Amino acid sequence: MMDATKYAPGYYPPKENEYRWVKKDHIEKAPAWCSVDLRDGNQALIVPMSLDEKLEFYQLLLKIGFKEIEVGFPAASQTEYEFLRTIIEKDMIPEDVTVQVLTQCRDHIIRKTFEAVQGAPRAVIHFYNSTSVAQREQVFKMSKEEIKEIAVSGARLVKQLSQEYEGNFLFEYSPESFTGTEPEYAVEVCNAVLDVMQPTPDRPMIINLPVTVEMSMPHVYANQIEYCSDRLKYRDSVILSTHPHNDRGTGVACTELALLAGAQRVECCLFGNGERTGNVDAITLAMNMYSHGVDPKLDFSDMPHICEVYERVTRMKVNDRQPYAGSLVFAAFSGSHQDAIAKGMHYREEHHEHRWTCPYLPIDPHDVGRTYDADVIRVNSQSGKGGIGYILEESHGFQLPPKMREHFGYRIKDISDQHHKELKPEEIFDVFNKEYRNKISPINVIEAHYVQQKGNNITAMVTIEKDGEVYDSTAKGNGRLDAVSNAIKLLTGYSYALETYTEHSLEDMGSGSQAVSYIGLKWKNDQMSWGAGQDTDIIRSGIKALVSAINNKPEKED
Ligand SMILES: CC(=O)SCCNC(=O)CCNC(=O)[C@H](O)C(C)(C)COP(=O)(O)OP(=O)(O)OC[C@H]1O[C@@H](n2cnc3c(N)ncnc32)[C@H](O)[C@@H]1OP(=O)(O)O
Ligand SMILES: CC(C)C(=O)C(=O)O
Repeated sequence: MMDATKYAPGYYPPKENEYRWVKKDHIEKAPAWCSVDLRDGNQALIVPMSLDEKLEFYQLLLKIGFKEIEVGFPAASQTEYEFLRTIIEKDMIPEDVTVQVLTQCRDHIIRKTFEAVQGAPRAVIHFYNSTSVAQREQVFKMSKEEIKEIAVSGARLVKQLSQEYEGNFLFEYSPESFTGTEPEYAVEVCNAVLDVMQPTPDRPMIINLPVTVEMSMPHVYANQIEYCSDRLKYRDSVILSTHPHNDRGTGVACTELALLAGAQRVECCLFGNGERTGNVDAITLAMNMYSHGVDPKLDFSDMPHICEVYERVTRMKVNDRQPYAGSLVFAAFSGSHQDAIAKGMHYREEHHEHRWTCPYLPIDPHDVGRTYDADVIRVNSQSGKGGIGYILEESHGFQLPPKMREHFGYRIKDISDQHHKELKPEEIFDVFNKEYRNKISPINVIEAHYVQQKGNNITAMVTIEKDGEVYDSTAKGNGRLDAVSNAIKLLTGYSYALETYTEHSLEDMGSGSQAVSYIGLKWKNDQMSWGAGQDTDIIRSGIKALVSAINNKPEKED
């Protein structure tokens, strides 16, 4: 049984809230990004990455453009330690990149961390201790003063060792479990640490206020950030950082509001990997900015490759619905969405639009290495004529007339429904080929000879195959197609009216220049049948379309 009385809000909103950030409606520039994939992401894996896997992931992060990377917790394991030694000793830290290492405020762990990081061209020593009410009471059983002293003595040791060890060191402090800490107390602890570290505008220090556990709605975190930002000492020498987790599923919202409220830096992981429900997703954050026209300064243009490396080295899965990256996030199965997307794409082409305004697609899938054919319009029993017609046009160049699109659309939906499966573009094309295009059974026109007569009349002498037998039939018409049609009617006794005829050329589809015709015939009871013909000759393509439409005649229409 669930029992909500067991719970109460465990967070601490600031006593004074300014709410200045509410008046901003978008993020104006990218924050400083710090990937914590190799540390927080790694510590959340069932099997942490091996040295080689970490090295591959590190290279991927560099390629994406991260300039700050928390590469590990060197005191945690030999692999973590060796990773650091490898990238330092093999000179694998590019000049514009700063690596970061995490350590608890505990003497032996800080010392081990400096051993691992010595000689680094640029490294942030990130030290932390938990400051939350729950941890003070339950884990450390210490007073506020004693907990502050852990932070201050940790800071003193970090400062001292940074002078003793070779390397270029910068600093970060986190009051871990900040979201369970009274903000007034968190400011007090951070200011005490800042007093030890004495940052300057030239050598600023990072103060990171983590959402270690997401406990509140995002606006509460934004108020906490605004409150602390206003009260931290050395503010012009402090880079205010966030490190949101996603326990309530609102990590991205927390981060975005925190950025409005004064945060300057974000610690995050690809695909929201990380402890429990994960760290905030770097990709969603960056691409959200991108979709508002802000350059995120991270490059996700080869998302399929990023997904592949991530899944392989972490043994995690990218969810099909993962924003901007999942296999289904640009997919439209339902008819009205497909129709709007297909029309939106045509509108873009016709209007030479630069700005992306296509309905239902927040960004252009091409921007993240996805294709329209394979990823956008996907066909099942929920689909409609607009999308199905669009696929046939995009994949093979056939521009069906509107009523034929509808007919074909219903046929495809039925097949998908019956077989209970998605139909891929090639399967859709197969149905078009078998059932509509150049269909030569039970009737086929084998030969046709024409005589032009006075008054623009044409006589067609046609050799027709019907149910395996060959016949000759001659008839007049007001054009060649009409004359052939009349010859067929004469032979078969069929009664129909030619209701629709359209044609276009089919180029650049690997078949040379071809003509395609589409014919819709109206039978008794107003029933329609459709056919398409393709040939190098426009007249023959029309006759093939006619024959295909006749071969698709509704049942009981003899
Ligand atoms: C929110 C975060 O993600 S924070 C980062 C968390 N990441 C990790 O912990 C991964 C790496 N950690 C590890 O490999 C290990 O925990 C180590 C190597 C750091 C430490 O290992 P151990 O000392 O064996 O164990 P453990 O972490 O359980 O230590 C718990 C002890 O440290 C104490 N402790 C924890 N943090 C601190 C601190 N900042 N200052 C002083 N003591 C601390 C605990 O109170 C506890 O004390 P006790 O032994 O008196 O009960
Ligand atoms: C060490 C800190 C920043 C952390 O990982 C967290 O609070 O989640």
